[in-house]
Amino acid sequence: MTDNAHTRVIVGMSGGVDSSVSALLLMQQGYQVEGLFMKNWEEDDDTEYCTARQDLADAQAVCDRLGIHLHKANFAAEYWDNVFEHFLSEYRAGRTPNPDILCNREIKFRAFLDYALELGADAIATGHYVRRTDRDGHTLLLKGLDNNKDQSYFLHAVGEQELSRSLFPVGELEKHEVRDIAEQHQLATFNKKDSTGICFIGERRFRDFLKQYIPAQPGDIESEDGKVIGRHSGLMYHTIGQRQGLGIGGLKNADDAPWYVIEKDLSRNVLVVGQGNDNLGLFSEALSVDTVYWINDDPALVPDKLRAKVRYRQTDQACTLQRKPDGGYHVLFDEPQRAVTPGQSIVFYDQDVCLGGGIIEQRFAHKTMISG
Ligand SMILES: Nc1ncnc2c1ncn2[C@@H]1O[C@H](COP(=O)(O)OP(=O)(O)OP(=O)(O)O)[C@@H](O)[C@H]1O
Repeated sequence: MTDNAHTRVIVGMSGGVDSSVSALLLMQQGYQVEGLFMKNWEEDDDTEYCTARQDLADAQAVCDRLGIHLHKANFAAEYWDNVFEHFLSEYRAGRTPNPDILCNREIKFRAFLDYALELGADAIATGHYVRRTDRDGHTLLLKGLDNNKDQSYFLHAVGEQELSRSLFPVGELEKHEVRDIAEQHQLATFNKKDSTGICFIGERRFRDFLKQYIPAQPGDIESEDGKVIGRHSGLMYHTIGQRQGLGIGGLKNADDAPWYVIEKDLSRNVLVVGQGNDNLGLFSEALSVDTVYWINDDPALVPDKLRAKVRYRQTDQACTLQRKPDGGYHVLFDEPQRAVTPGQSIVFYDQDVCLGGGIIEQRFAHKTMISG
């Protein structure tokens, strides 16, 4: 308690319930607590998509209720350079990126942490559902206790040093407990809806948003045997495993099996589709990753046999790691995985310890396609 009383923590206040309760819990634990609201996207606050103004008002209301100061910072330039440019270049390359992972590494646990340290803070805190523990001189990232809310997938690219200066007060709780605590303490955000989607896109149509930045190039839709069966309005609008929105629903076969995207052929600007949810073209036995961020920066300690998620909200899958001569890895799954998507991240786990992860480069239908 005495230590906590001398520890100054700045909590990232998003105007949501998780960060509100994080601030409250830290105060109850005796820390010196302040809040910080970040603006990461420049937009006219009055557009129907932008919730920033309301979010700031909610963050302020909670800080007023708790009697703590709320700092405000604008990281829109950092966000644009270090997150958004990458997001666009990935889409241009026909891949499906996840900007939230980069936002955590570059903004929440870099720009925000640096800013907080400059303000003289000892640590930062966020409302992420993850836990942290110290073991054998290392800081480890653990899954949140609420399996349904665990956000370690999105934090796998944050380094050990940054994690060692971060607190995650709600990681030990279930979401319903967080809402109950907020209500008991009359925090205005207690019943606020969870934020969904990518912050800068908000509720607007994804296609309209992307079109402002990348010109769409219409092309053919082909079946696996190379027959042209329709037109797409741009490969960037489609992702592996996608079923809806292909506009070829009328072309069902006798079994009425729906079509799924199984490949994006960038060189020919062709979308390849196959029929049926269990179409073999949707499955991969292996994949490659060029760069893996190991949280604890010591690949020697990483077991060959571990578990991984190729998307958020997937049960961990058993796999084996093989180092490639060029420094990256091949990942071989015990069971074939559906809709492995280049540009998305694979995140590795040893039980509930999140080890790190990387961006999926290539997927392989069969393990035998991996040379070496
Ligand atoms: N604009 C922001 N300003 C300050 N901190 C933020 C902001 N956006 C997110 N954060 C921090 O990152 C955490 C996770 O953000 P995420 O977007 O996943 O929100 P969430 O899980 O809905 O949490 P919350 O209920 O607190 O909004 C938040 O709990 C908060 O600590």
